[in-house]
Amino acid sequence: MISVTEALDHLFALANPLGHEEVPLIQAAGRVMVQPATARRDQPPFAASAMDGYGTQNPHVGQKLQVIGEAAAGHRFDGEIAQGSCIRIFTGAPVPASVTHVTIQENVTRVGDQITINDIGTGDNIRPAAGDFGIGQTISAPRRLTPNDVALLAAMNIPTVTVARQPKVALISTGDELVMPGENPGPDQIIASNTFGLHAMLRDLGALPRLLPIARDSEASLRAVFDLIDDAHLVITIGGASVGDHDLVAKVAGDLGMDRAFYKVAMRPGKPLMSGRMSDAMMMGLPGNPVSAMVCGHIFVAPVIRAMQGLGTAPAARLQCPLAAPIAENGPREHYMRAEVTQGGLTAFERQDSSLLSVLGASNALLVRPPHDPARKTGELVDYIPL
Ligand SMILES: Nc1nc2c(c(=O)[nH]1)N[C@H]1C(S)=C(S)[C@@H](COP(=O)(O)OP(=O)(O)OC[C@H]3O[C@@H](n4cnc5c(N)ncnc54)[C@H](O)[C@@H]3O)O[C@H]1N2
Ligand code: MOO
Repeated sequence: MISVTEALDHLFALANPLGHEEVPLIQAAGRVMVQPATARRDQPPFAASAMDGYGTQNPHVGQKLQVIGEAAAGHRFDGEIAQGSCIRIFTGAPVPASVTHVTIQENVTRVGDQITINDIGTGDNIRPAAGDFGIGQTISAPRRLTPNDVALLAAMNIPTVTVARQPKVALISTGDELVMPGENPGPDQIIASNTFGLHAMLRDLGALPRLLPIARDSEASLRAVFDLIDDAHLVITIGGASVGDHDLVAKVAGDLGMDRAFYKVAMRPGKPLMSGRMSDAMMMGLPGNPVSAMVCGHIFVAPVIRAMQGLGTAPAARLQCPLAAPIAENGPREHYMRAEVTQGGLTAFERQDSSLLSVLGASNALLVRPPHDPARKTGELVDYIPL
């Protein structure tokens, strides 16, 4: 058995970045921008009013001013404001050079075309030109574009973005016992859950997952489903990875020419993980136990998908937190314990069986225990992966 770190090294060696493509900005959210973006203009491109009010020159309380014009968003006032005059101005309007202050309308009394200043308030209510960003300012890459990034790119007048290609992932559940959610299971059957959990995870990661039909526990059925892989960059099988008579994934993948990089990792859950290359696609065989499959998703699939999108080769990010309750010593495998982080610290759930999706669902952290980690007391600092 190899360590989690060794397994990740093998996986990163198999996970080639997929290149890039140009997409319209409207389709860019969630994609990985691969080249820095550069602002094509200043924002705001002119000194702009931050408030609705009156554009004045060094105003003082009690001063009376004549309103001689108006500036609105999209419509500048072209004249000069001399002593004794002002303009009506609205939020977003260009502020003429001769205006030093936007006096908010709540602070003036207006009668006809004359205002009286009752209060100056704080600040000049003028946003300087390029106060947000200037021409040439960049957004660094690579980065997964958030809605905030998209807004900034739009403001920078960038209509298309160069993004990493999305990994196409074929997901294959294996097992005679499985039916799809919504179907009528027979007395010995259960619902396929892992493919749905992993599908959701892959979408979150910016991949293009595709559920293939459930492969039954026969070589012929597995082969038939492997035949549908098409142009997937990554094939993920779930189940059939262990040592039982019906665990056929390694055998069939091997017969189909999979060049196996490793099989079995010293971790809990997730031990019977395998990976390799099958012609053009990378293959990952995940264990069938539902929590094992999802934990392998967080620990292995997510870093692989990030690497394929050019986000580098890094393991799942860890944080630290003090324990809120003691934990017993760990065995020989790295343990990813389902746990809950609260303000009071981190608590591992009592029940850690790898079939318990309800426990995983209640967890917001995986407490990471190195192999042979000794018993730990309340208050000791431990590593965890936020979920
Ligand atoms: N003699 C041994 N038995 C087992 C070992 C071992 O070392 N020696 N390892 C155990 C560990 S650890 C795991 S993890 C499992 C992994 O087994 P498989 O990958 O072969 O998975 P299956 O046997 O096909 O299924 C296990 C379990 O998970 C359910 N399952 C499978 N696929 C799905 C799915 N898509 N959605 C929901 N549930 C699924 C399946 O019904 C089984 O209950 O092996 C242990 N055994
Ligand atoms: O490794 Mo299994 O994934 O412990 O349940």
